Amino acid sequence: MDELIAAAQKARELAYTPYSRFQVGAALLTKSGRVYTGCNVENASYSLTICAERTAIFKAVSEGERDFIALAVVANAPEPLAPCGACRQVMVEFAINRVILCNTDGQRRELTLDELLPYAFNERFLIGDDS
Ligand SMILES: O=c1ccn([C@H]2C[C@H](O)[C@@H](CO)O2)c(=O)[nH]1
Ligand SMILES: [Zn+2]
Repeated sequence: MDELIAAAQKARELAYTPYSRFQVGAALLTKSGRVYTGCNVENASYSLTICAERTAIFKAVSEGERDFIALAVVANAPEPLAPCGACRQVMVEFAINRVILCNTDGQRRELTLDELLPYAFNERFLIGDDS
């Protein structure tokens, strides 16, 4: 896990954050043993910004990965970062059950997906289309 956190720290340096100046890095470990990293990428049209977590997850999925072990996230914050709701929902989609949240001071908090997003919406609810 130390290696995964180090990869997230390194990815953070690539964050494109001219608007918020808040840099976030993420690193996702697959069951196949590969690590996919991500950073946040902002846009002048602010809402188009993508978080570091989703960058890493979408990079991995778009390379054919579906099975994940853990995601590490690092930011310069007063306490370990709390991922946004959108990223939590995407973590649920791919059952990323081990999430290690860190800050640049070395504080860590490890949470399960159920702790991060209890009573989550998932594919089990999609039983019919009412047509
Ligand atoms: O978990 C988080 C929270 C925020 N951000 C980014 C989005 C935006 O670029 C900046 C400020 O919200 O931080 C992430 O990448 N991950
Ligand atoms: Zn997010």
